[in-house]
Amino acid sequence: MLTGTEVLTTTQMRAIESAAMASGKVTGLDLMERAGSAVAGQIRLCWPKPGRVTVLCGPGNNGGDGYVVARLLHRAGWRVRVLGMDNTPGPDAAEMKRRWGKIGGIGVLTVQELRSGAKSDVYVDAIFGTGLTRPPEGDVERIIRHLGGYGGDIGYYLPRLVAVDCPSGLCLDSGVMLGSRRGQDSTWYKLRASLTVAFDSPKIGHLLEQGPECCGTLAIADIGLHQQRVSEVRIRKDGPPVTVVRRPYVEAIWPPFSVSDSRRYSDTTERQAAWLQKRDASGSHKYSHGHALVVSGGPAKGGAARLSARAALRIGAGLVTIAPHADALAEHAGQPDALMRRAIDDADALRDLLTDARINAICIGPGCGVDRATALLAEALPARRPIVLDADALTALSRNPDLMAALHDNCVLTPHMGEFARLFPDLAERLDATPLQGPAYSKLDAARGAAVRCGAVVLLKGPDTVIAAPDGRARIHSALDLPWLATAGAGDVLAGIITGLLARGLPPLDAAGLGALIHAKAARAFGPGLIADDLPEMIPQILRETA
Ligand SMILES: NC(=O)C1=CN([C@@H]2O[C@H](COP(=O)(O)OP(=O)(O)OC[C@H]3O[C@@H](n4cnc5c(N)ncnc54)[C@H](O)[C@@H]3O)[C@@H](O)[C@H]2O)[C@@H](O)CC1
Ligand SMILES: [K+]
Repeated sequence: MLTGTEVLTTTQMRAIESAAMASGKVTGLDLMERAGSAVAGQIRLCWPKPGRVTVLCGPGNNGGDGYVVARLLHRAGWRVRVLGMDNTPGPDAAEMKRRWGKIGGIGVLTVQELRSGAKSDVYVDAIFGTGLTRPPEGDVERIIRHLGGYGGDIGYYLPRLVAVDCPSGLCLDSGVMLGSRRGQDSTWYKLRASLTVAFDSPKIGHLLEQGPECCGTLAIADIGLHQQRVSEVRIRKDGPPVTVVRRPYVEAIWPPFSVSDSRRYSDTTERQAAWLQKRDASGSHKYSHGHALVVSGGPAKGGAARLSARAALRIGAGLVTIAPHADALAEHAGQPDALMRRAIDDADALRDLLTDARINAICIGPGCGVDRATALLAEALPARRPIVLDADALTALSRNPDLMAALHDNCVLTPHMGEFARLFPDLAERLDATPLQGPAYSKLDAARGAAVRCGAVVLLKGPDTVIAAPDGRARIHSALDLPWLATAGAGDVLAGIITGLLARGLPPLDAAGLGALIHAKAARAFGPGLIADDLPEMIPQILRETA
């Protein structure tokens, strides 16, 4: 299966940093120097000619990183102005502040001060990072609004805003700006950095909701912490006990960011690519690639299921059977000829069909009709075969607690947000609430909660797709660059791709994760103007390129 990038919560990041320091191999000051140096380095890569820079330093270690950035850019010939807070930070940040103090002054962190003097070419936001716990207020809130261009008569938009770890105000556990309502008025605090430099690994909030838009280009800098996760953590005898929170982990499927350590961010190995392309010698018979059953509906409803079936064929299922109501069988007589047809009128007919043990994956929902889905699910779920539930099958689930109770760990549910809210109204409600405290409840929390509750893999669709398994493993797939993927039938194709991968033998979480990736790659390769019918036809190209 494709491997991606480990994504951390802020708690996990802190635990890893603490473990690194407790190991005695590195100090907090070293880490801060490396972090600040990574940010200064990225700024110099983006804008090689030294110019004017204003560095805004907050009260904690994020501010400490800012003082390092200021010192290193000054050394590189930049004209540096620093605005900071009159507080006593922790020892590392205090030391970095002192070192900067030997070079230059520190103005007060207010909008008035920011606006006085010459404009800068680059502004560095080092106000809050992973330590944010509540919405910014007072002077800091005004600065953040100002930086975001939302300062009314005092606001102007800053095109070259570089964020240290994250734009201040962004909750790195959820991707929401604390204090801003999700949805319509979420622009209230929306800082848009052109570049965000984060450390070691992306955090959940970089990839979800407002995170990607607010962070701009995301660069992940290696600050030398990866040993803390691949080797056992050794604690100094006199050091404090440290727990590294590692499992269950979250993975980004396709890193939408640049990284400074490519060894840890592999996309696919040769063996995995060979499997995907059917180049491995392990099965040359059509049945060795599985038999997918795509349940369809009544008359004039067959298009959605046909999209699913076509996608299942293209992704490489050995055989695909489409199963409409008998009244609709004739509608499916056209292309593709590779598709097999078999009428199923009721649960008994489905039971007959499922006596063929070679049918090893089922897709139910697209164009199925809610009543039909309800009846057929009651038969299909106890069979415990890998099954994708989409569209009408999700509506059927939301109306029938018995069906919900019959779900199992070979099921993949693919709801969009509206369907998710019908299935798990309490989780959706929590997700909808205005986040006033960090860590805020996230889409990842919601998908995980749903997966645990129903005992199945849940793929919560959106530009930021979250996929969660009942055992806590999760994947995030951001496809924010693909607005044209929001087109009728695209979800049916996704359901078909996942079904095909299940038929080929991938476990449900992997099938859902790889399915989301291939679906997005197909849309990206086609480009604007895409209709759902184009997606299955792009799959061969994606498979050829996967090497
Ligand atoms: N811990 C480490 O070893 C490292 C941390 N680094 C930096 O340290 C940052 C985290 O530092 P901190 O934990 O000090 O936290 P921050 O610097 O993000 O925040 C500072 C403090 O502000 C307070 N605060 C939170 N929300 C507030 C609000 N709305 N208004 C006013 N005050 C608020 C909190 O008490 C918090 O501790 C990371 O984002 C990263 O930039 C890097 O230097 C790398 C190494
Ligand atoms: K920041």
